[in-house]
Amino acid sequence: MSSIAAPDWISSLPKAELHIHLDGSLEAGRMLQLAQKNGVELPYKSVEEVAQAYNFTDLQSFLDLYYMGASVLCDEEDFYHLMMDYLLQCKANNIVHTEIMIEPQTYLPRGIGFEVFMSGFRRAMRDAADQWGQSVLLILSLLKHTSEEECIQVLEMADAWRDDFVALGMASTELGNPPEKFARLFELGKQRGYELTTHAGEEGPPAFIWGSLQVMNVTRIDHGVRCLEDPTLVDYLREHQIALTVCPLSNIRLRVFNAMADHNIVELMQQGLKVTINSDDPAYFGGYLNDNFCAVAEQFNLSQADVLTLIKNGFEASYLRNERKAYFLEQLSA
Ligand SMILES: Nc1ncnc2[nH]cnc12
Ligand SMILES: [Zn+2]
Repeated sequence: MSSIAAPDWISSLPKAELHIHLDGSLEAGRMLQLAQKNGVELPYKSVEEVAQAYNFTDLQSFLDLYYMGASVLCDEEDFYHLMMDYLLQCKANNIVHTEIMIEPQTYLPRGIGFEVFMSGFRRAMRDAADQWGQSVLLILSLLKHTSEEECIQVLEMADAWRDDFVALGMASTELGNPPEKFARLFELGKQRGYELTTHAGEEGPPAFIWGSLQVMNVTRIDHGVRCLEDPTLVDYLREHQIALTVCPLSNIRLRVFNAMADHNIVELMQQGLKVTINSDDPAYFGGYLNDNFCAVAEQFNLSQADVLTLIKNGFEASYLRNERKAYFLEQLSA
């Protein structure tokens, strides 16, 4: 399932990751361990059975297993491990800066409050910062399949944790949940000073990318690969240098494209768009960030200059303060 190991020259470059769902980094071994510890019933008994089940036909078929997987997370220590497991992958992949989507609506309905998961996340982030200087920003990611009213309630709950989140984002089921559904939510997010991003144009049409830009006022688009169907939209994205957080292995596993050879990432780059590479849900899609870079570089025979551009785009499109961006970009050219 995993792609070929990334060549050393890609692995060794410092990178930023801008599109990662923390629950999507829950590895099968950890999931089974926590299920046993917390007495949660899962339809799998082994890592092999989990791997067999991860045979997705579209986004929804993945989301059903993804939310079931996250149901094993219960206490502060579980959330510590979830975060720490991913941050250790950051260290291994040379991801020096990461922007992680946290999805409270996956935990809140089970009576798990912000204080429980945020305590575990904060503790792991502190340990990783102390031990190897890991840079992390968190994105408050709300779920499109829920009502705007529910999302607003969660946004209000997050007021007490406002300093922990740099941005407001949205994920989950795209089809049937157009950007207009969340106009008020994003207006409230903007008033609170969040950076704004959302998933759009993964399965949904270019109109959903337009709506995300014009109604939700986002400045970054998660996925966005369907933008090529609308040349006027491509012009707009280029002119405003709206970054796309593209997730190549995810797109293949969720059948947005049939095979890596059919992926449009090279065309997106040739169109002058600000493309970044990310892993989305690495435990489910067979690879962390280096695997994603490698899969694309191999398939399209990318030059070192192309790979460097993709990596630079990651830092430039990040929500880091300008001095921190400059610091990381300098490290890259050293
Ligand atoms: N690829 C994806 N698209 C939408 N929602 C998601 N949640 C986790 N992964 C996702
Ligand atoms: Zn995603």
